[in-house]
Amino acid sequence: MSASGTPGGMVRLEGVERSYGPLRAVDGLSLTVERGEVMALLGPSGCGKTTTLRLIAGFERPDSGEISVSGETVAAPGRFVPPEKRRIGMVFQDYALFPHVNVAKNVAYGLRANGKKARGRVEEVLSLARLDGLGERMPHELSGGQQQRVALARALAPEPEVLLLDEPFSNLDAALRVKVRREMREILAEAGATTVFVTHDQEEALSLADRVAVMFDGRAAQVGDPESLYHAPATREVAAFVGEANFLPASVGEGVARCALGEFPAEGLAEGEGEVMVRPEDLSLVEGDGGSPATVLGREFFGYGQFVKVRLADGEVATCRASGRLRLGRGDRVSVAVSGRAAVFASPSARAGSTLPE
Ligand SMILES: Nc1ncnc2c1ncn2[C@@H]1O[C@H](COP(=O)(O)OP(=O)(O)OP(=O)(O)O)[C@@H](O)[C@H]1O
Repeated sequence: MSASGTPGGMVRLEGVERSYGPLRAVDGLSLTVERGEVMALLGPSGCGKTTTLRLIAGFERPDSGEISVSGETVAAPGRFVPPEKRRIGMVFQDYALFPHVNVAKNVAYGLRANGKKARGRVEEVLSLARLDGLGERMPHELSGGQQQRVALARALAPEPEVLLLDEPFSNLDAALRVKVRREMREILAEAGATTVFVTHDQEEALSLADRVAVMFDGRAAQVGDPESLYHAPATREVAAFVGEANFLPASVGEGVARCALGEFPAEGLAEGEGEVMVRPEDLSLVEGDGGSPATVLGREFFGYGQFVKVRLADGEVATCRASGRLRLGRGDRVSVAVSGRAAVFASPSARAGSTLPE
């Protein structure tokens, strides 16, 4: 990686737009990725994540706006640096390995150094990607996780300034994903690579990225570290997309929001209808009368915990996360209290949101 300073970020998008016919796939996107940072682009299908990655790589040209990589403008009105000149490594969703050459040759592809130096770098990067001793294997002789690491090693071999990963775990089964995710995190940290990866899986984004950009309709709705996105979502849409959430109807007035679980500060919100958002793990089932009365509707047990669905006094349904040891059945009377954070959002017509501290 280059040691030069990069004021303004390692990757910078400023008001970038890209349309396909009448469809605005990327709609005025501004985003900065710092050196060495792992940034996730998270959002539902069709929100423009892959198009953003392709714009950074140079496989697409923006209709307007500017993109810079390591301080150099690579796309702007009247300027376009082609992909091979951007010092960017890309790992495609299907890995795109060359099937007829072995792992070492796959990794050596793209290295412009002389044979000896290239061999040294191939070994170095195979070791970085936990592929020691597998250089002679053919791609079809590898597991899915190993194939992914070959693609990663190939992208890292020429020491790119920036690494781009498109849905890096989508080809792996659920059991393998968590393991591969951990390995990937370690490899990226060791490589010190500035990384942008695309995913529609919130758990993947929160667990792997230093910061996450949540995208809807070609725009970044919120960019932040995983904790603040999860606990202090800027909008209802972000709250709903980034994890499980209860939304309870509330009436807002005099700086508070009143819902079936009590009153919550709602400074700055206009009087009228609103919603209180509480994550299931911030709702506790408490003994006696310590909370609001509720009736158990059902539960979903997953070993180390369970989701308990309850009906509150006003008829609203909420989900609480409880210890897996708690034995509850349908119809049981319980008491529910907010034990963590809550956020209050205005009704969709008013749209401004306010997030409350713990
Ligand atoms: N080459 C193209 N021609 C026409 N429309 C396109 C093209 N590429 C993307 N689109 C459209 O642009 C929008 C954004 O696509 P994009 O692939 O960036 O979304 P995404 O967030 O990556 O979605 P997914 O998670 O499904 O891959 C979609 O509506 C898509 O159909």
